[in-house]
Amino acid sequence: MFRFFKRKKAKEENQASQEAEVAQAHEQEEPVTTSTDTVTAETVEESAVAIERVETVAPTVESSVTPVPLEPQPEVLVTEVEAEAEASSPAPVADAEMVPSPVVTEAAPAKSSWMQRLRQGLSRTGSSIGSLFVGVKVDEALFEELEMALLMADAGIEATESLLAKLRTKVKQQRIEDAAEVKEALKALLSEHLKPLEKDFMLPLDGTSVVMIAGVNGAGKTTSIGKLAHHFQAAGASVLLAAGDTFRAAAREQLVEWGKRNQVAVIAQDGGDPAAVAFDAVNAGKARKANVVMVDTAGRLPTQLHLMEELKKIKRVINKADSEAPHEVLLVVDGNTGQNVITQIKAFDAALGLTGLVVTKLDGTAKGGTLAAVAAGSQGVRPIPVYWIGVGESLHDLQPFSAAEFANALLG
Ligand SMILES: Nc1nc2c(ncn2[C@@H]2O[C@H](COP(=O)(O)OP(=O)(O)OP(=O)(O)O)[C@@H](O)[C@H]2O)c(=O)[nH]1
Repeated sequence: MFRFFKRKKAKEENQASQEAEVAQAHEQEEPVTTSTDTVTAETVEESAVAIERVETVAPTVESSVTPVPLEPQPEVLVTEVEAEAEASSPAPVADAEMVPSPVVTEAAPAKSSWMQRLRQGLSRTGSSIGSLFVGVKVDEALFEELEMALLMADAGIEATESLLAKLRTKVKQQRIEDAAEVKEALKALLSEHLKPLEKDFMLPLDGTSVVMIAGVNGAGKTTSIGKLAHHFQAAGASVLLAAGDTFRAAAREQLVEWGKRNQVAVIAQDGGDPAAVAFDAVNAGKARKANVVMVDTAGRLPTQLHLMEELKKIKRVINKADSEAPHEVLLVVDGNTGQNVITQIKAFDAALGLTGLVVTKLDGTAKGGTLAAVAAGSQGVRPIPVYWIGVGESLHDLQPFSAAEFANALLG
């Protein structure tokens, strides 16, 4: 799950690594010359005031309302941005909509149900690995089959070789002769191998944590933000969302819809500069003392260099609004992508200095071994923590990553 922490302590703990990450990202940036980056305190004031003004006209929702009233829905207002505003952004989001935030009272499903989904999804990988252990002798042929199966599951050469070397040693040392025991031994080794990717997501008790979310098109960014908003809010954190995908109206509407569903505020503009939306959202979040502001961004390929530059700019502008933000930069990757995930992580990490991953769509993948490749630092990738995994499309289908559970589900 995630844990709250006192900002001061976290600052001390994380300051060095955050500075290094930001410095790393900034090293690659051009000097800031656009007017977008010249933000005045006046703009900040206007932003906060504008939000307060809209908030007063939003429908009042009583705290801990059960069930959440669905009709009539609070109207979502999206700012009309004039052409020239785009050139001189960030402009304050004057008509950003505000939706009150009672806790969603949807009951969480039992843990077994999402584990089942994970198992079912990964069984596409697992059935090919798990079935190898049925009715066979423990001999060289088994290790060769295992090697092939791990490579086919996109575990990568480094992880495959390392895991099998350790497995051979263990089998020899412990004189294991039963194939089912070899499977258990491999599970334990895989769990240990994935352990460095397991990390709790931390939210401050005081102050506002800004989380920037990036990824290629269709990876599941917006859906994951919606699910995270639900998780955070259910745990008592106040949430604000920024619809930073200003290119696709549908993407913005999708986030607004998630906002309505979770009853959280969404800052959105109709077109314009995504950095401006992010800037306004950070200021609004601070003004409202939100625990977390999540900034969605448009999907892009790492090869679209101008769009990668735009991401860097969004991060810089967020940092103008709060010199310690973004506190987290998450990359959302589609678990079906296989080895290409490595390429994505490397490119987005180089551009942004990632702090964590969200791996989606593990409910239907044959590429479940990819995380082993990430943990092994395959192709020079940094083993970035996996905070969450997505195992379906509903609100509860985003779960914290557990190395042991993942290894269990993968090997059946
Ligand atoms: N099965 C499954 N589907 C998912 C999961 N996460 C997201 N999806 C689906 O993936 C599709 C794309 O999700 P989005 O959240 O729109 O992806 P995005 O990255 O925001 O997309 P762009 O804005 O186009 O870049 C949607 O149909 C989601 O319902 C998951 O964990 N499992």
